[in-house]
Amino acid sequence: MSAPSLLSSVAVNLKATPRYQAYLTLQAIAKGAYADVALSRVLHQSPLSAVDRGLVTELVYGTVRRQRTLDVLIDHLCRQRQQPLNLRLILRLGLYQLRYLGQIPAAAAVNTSVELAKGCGLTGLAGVVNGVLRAYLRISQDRDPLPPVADPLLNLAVQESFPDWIVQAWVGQLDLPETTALCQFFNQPPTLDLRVNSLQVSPTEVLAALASAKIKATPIANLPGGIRLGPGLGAIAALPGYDTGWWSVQDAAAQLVTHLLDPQPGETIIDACAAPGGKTTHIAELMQDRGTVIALDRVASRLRKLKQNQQRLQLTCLQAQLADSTQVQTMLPLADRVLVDAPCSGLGTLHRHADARWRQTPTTLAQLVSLQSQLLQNAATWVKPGGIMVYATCSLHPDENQEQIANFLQTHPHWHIAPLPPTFPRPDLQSAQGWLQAWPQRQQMDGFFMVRLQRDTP
Ligand SMILES: C[S@@+](CC[C@H](N)C(=O)[O-])C[C@H]1O[C@@H](n2cnc3c(N)ncnc32)[C@H](O)[C@@H]1O
Repeated sequence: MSAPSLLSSVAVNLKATPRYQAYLTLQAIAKGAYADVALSRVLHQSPLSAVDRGLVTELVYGTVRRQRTLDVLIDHLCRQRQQPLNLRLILRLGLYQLRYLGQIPAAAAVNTSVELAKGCGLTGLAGVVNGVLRAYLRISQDRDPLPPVADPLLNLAVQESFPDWIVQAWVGQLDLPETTALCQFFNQPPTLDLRVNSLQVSPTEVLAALASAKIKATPIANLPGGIRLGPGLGAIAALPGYDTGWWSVQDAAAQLVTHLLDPQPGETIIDACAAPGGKTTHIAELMQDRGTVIALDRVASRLRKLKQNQQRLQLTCLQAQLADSTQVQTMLPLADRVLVDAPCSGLGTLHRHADARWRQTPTTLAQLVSLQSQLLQNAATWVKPGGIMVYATCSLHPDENQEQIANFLQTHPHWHIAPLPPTFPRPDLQSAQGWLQAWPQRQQMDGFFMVRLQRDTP
């Protein structure tokens, strides 16, 4: 074989490896792409086997989640202070395998990382990759190579790879062992919950269809129509009952929000932040598809997804409208109930979005708190006297939750926190103040805050 064709065959082989595909994805994320979008784009273009695709997914999400820990290790083990970004990406990938993927032999992790460096134009730095990874292995025979930090909170943030400000927000509400358990929950791959469409089918029928497709599924305790599946199921749309609208994917905590709203057949309901329709469609199902559900959202592409879900679930009582819910007033009827499932930091769903912990900052949080407050104030004007408004976030930050509601109640004297509906399935989540909070490390579900507010009758 001539030199150029030998080179090109090496390049082709490298491109066919999961580690190269993971490296490409990490490059895209480093340039600003969302992790899930970058990963699905790379997987879409690559001809990898199902097993290799699983490895790419693990490498990408794991390396992104553990980025802070890995960077502290790199800074500690690498004599070269300023590394080019591509070298750092390869070091993160290699160290991630050594530290977290016990099933990959250490020699394979080191050798493939060195080959990756050579194949990606970093031949001159392949020795650095080899040196750092071997130093990690050598030190780890005696002790953890990750240097401890004296402050327990900062140590936790480094050990579990979270920004300090997020851990600080949790330590203000939980003790250190529980905060550690919460961080560890968010570093695991998520499970998947279904919500059975009671207008189409029973949970027993869905469980039977999943069992016949050899998919492990169990009913969720104290959640009517909730079913939990294991992780790593592949394409959701290929599961039995998806096309026929038998179920929706929705975490147990998100399902509880609509039970808290407790919509009744024939009522008028407004969903202020509706797309892609997880809760709107649940509202229509609980109303037996009778009445009016007005589904507002300000993003047209997300509203299109809501309409697709509506069609798949064969629901007719929904009307989707493009609107800014901080502004819109006159075109709406007075509602029996309003849902404000607010845009939020997502600090309760960090296990589902590997890069979210690095995207949110105290500044983005403050912007969201202001938007949530405007949404609550405007949506409150849509509610009939005596009517209900449920406010919910998938955040575990007090500024978006209990502080937000305390401010609302202070500035809206004709509103109060209402008692739970008699059939609400998880009264144990209610706090002494009346709002509800699901904590992942306690309830094994997404982190959510929800509160049922009522407008006084005159
Ligand atoms: C948490 S998501 C809603 C999820 C949805 N309720 C579900 O269960 O599928 C928040 C939504 O609020 C929308 N949004 C943000 N600002 C808005 C505004 N000013 N008016 C209306 N919708 C808004 C976003 O486009 C996003 O779809």
